[in-house]
Amino acid sequence: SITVQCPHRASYGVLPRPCRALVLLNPQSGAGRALEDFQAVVQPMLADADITPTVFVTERPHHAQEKVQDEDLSQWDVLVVMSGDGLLHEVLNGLMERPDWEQALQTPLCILPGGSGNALAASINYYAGNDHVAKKKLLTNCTFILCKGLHAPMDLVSLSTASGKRFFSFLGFGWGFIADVDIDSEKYRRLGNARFTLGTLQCLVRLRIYQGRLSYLPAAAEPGSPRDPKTRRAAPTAGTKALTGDGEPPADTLLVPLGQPVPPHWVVVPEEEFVCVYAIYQSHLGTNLLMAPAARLHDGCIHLFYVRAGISRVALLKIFLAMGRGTHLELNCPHLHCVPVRAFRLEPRGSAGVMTVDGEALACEPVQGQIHGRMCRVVTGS
Ligand SMILES: Nc1ncnc2c1ncn2[C@@H]1O[C@H](COP(=O)(O)OP(=O)(O)OP(=O)(O)O)[C@@H](O)[C@H]1O
Repeated sequence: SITVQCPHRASYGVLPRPCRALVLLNPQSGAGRALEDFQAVVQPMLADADITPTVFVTERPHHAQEKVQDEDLSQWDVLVVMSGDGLLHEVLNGLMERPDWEQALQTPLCILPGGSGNALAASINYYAGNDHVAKKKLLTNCTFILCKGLHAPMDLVSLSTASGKRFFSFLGFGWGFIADVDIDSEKYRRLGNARFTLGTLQCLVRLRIYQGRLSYLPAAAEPGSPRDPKTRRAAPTAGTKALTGDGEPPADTLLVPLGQPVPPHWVVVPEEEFVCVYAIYQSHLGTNLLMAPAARLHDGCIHLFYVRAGISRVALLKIFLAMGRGTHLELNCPHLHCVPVRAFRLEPRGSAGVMTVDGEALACEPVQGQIHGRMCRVVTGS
């Protein structure tokens, strides 16, 4: 694979031809048509592009994770995930469990939308400058992007919980309204993306308030940040790769243990009642939700959104409707906040409710996370 260093330090590469692709496919994802869609839409396009797929059909949760944990990756030029975001989350965390994770993460990953939550696929389609599309058209666009074969670095976020769990996440962490919609609507998975519309309406009816403390390290305030004009020429930021080189997972250099107070240069949100907290690192929260229009694959930022309690149902509905076009921030709703950050901590009061990582459920407990810039590679159109 050819890699080109470009002026702003993002190294782009191109998949070799012929290209050997391992396709991890969840036949149960979304409306349950991933395998048929792969055969009908993807396979003919890959054949024309000299990409040879080997399909691994997952049979159960964690199957893909186990597969990539001890796979000989030298056999593959790209790992393709044809599913929702949940399967890519598994693949990523499987790769991170390998002693050679640094090397393993250099194998480009590619997402082809086959699930009901296809946020990364929608984000990549948006970064490529394509029109907003869904379903088969989104699949065709993403397959075309794979056929072209350009790959670029992507940021990941390391999340740690009070009970000692650690995850690597490529999309987002949520608590409150959006997390509830995501998990409550799983039973409507067969509806595809429409499950989120139905779930949103249901959660609006019984709007709940979530209590807890939210703290963050603003992107602009971090010493050495490229956004900090005083330190523009400083050494690489603490939020970028903290590589160990010894097989140990990367260290979270911006975080202090959850039992200790956050460092003094962090911001602690004064209000402690929220409708929703969502930390997103890509543009799209779902196919039809452009939550962070400014986000890019490797912008080094977590886009932290939170909605304070006190918002009316109508105002919240307006935010979600505007998010379809990414114009929700233009509503200037006083309850909606958006801050670019490098790290955050959320300490919920009590353990009721649910949290999500890349759309997958997590028990509610104190969590903190930080960005790790350009840690893996994904196939992208721009
Ligand atoms: N054969 C299988 N049967 C059931 N579950 C599976 C199978 N293969 C993988 N899974 C699990 O299904 C979960 C959801 O898959 P995925 O996210 O890819 O699809 P989805 O329909 O978009 O669902 P969601 O949006 O709820 O995450 C994955 O986390 C994975 O653990």
